[in-house]
Amino acid sequence: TMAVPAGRSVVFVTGNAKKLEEVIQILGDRFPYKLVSKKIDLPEYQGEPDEISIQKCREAAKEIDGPVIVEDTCLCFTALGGLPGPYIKWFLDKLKPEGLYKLLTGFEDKSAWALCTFAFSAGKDEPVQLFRGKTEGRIVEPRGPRDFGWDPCFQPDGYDKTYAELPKEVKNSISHRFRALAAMKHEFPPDLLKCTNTCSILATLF
Ligand SMILES: O=c1nc[nH]c2c1ncn2[C@H]1C[C@H](O)[C@@H](COP(=O)(O)OP(=O)(O)OP(=O)(O)O)O1
Ligand SMILES: [Mg+2]
Repeated sequence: TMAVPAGRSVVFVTGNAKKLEEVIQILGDRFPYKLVSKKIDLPEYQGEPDEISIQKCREAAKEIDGPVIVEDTCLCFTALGGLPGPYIKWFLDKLKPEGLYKLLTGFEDKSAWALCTFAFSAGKDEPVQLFRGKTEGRIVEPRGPRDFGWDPCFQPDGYDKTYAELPKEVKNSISHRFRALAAMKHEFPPDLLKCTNTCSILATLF
């Protein structure tokens, strides 16, 4: 179980304001630590998702010198052996959602999964704990608002709408991010709460 020093906050380090927005929406006031966000563009590491998240978390803990949470998101295409995976940021940047869909031209299998990995460390030199969430779906021709990444081209299984078309509450109840956060919240049991700022979330973008 993780030890967060009494009265301390956990810093969520991300350069992505939309991620932060969803994390706050999903956690609501149920997360028992004061969550402070800090906008730092951490390096985009290479490798397997777990390794990337561990490295990212170590770097964040070094910069913050205190308890940190980071998150890394992959979008994996079955037909491509799991790629783009952790490299989705660059694929999205260059190809846009249309190009991601076109990448699968010639493949019958459009199935894909979104994988979210949260990494927590109580401080630099402390171990890193990982919490993963996965949502399966398929890559479709983009539909819906364009305000968050590859949402327009990912349609979760069991829905006829893309992440972008679904109401925010619905995405946030089935998403890779929701599932990973559910796993993480589980590890912060209420009886261990020593934080004075219980049930308050303060999100400050520096
Ligand atoms: O739910 C999502 N729905 C649609 N798109 C998403 C989602 N979640 C992340 N994304 C995008 C952002 C970035 O283009 C890539 C993940 O890369 P990733 O390194 O994890 O994110 P990032 O660099 O934007 O923020 P951070 O500073 O937390 O690393 O997929
Ligand atoms: Mg990143």
